[in-house]
Amino acid sequence: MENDIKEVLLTPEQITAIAKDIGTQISKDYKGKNLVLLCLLKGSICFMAELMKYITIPCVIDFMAVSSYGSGTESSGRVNIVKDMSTPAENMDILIVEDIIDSGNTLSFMLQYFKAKNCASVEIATLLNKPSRRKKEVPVKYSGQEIDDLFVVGFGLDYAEYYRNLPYIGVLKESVYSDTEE
Ligand SMILES: O=P(O)(O)OC[C@H]1O[C@H](OP(=O)(O)OP(=O)(O)O)[C@H](O)[C@@H]1O
Ligand SMILES: Nc1nc2[nH]cnc2c(=O)[nH]1
Repeated sequence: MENDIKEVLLTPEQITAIAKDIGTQISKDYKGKNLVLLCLLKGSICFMAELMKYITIPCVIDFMAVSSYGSGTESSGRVNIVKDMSTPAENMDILIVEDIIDSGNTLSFMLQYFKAKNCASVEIATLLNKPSRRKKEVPVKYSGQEIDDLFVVGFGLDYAEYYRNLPYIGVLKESVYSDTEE
């Protein structure tokens, strides 16, 4: 698995520092609010687990699964809900926890989805952000690290469902996926 990685972009220590910064900010911004940390499965599980350790105010956690990538490296543009959250969203301050924003298709769909739900607020926290790839603009309240147009894996992020268990964010060698994609 390690042999398929061209470069480490974020070490475990750098990821922890980002989670601490964002967690501290969230703890200030959401004091006295009805915070729901909403983890978008599957990619965000590691960032969610790291981030919540540094949130010092009461909150509930929940999970949704949406998917638009199939098994490759390009978004299909069609977002499907695979699993909905179980907490009623009405009057809650929803903070969507994301691993990466690329085209913006996933989060644009999520914001649209919550428009009809009468939430108190809906915001986004992401570990990684690829602004150069954006097709749909989304407002990002907390952004960890901006990265170039590279396909990254690890710390929850996959290629064809593998590599999620790497403890760091790394760039996948092109040779790993160029043979299988057009
Ligand atoms: O901005 P976008 O172009 O929409 O890309 C970002 C989304 O793509 C990945 O999810 P994916 O659909 O691959 O599912 P996963 O989290 O289960 O890996 C990632 O976890 C983000 O949710
Ligand atoms: N694993 C992974 N999933 C993504 N979804 C959107 N961009 C990426 C990326 O760079 N890596």
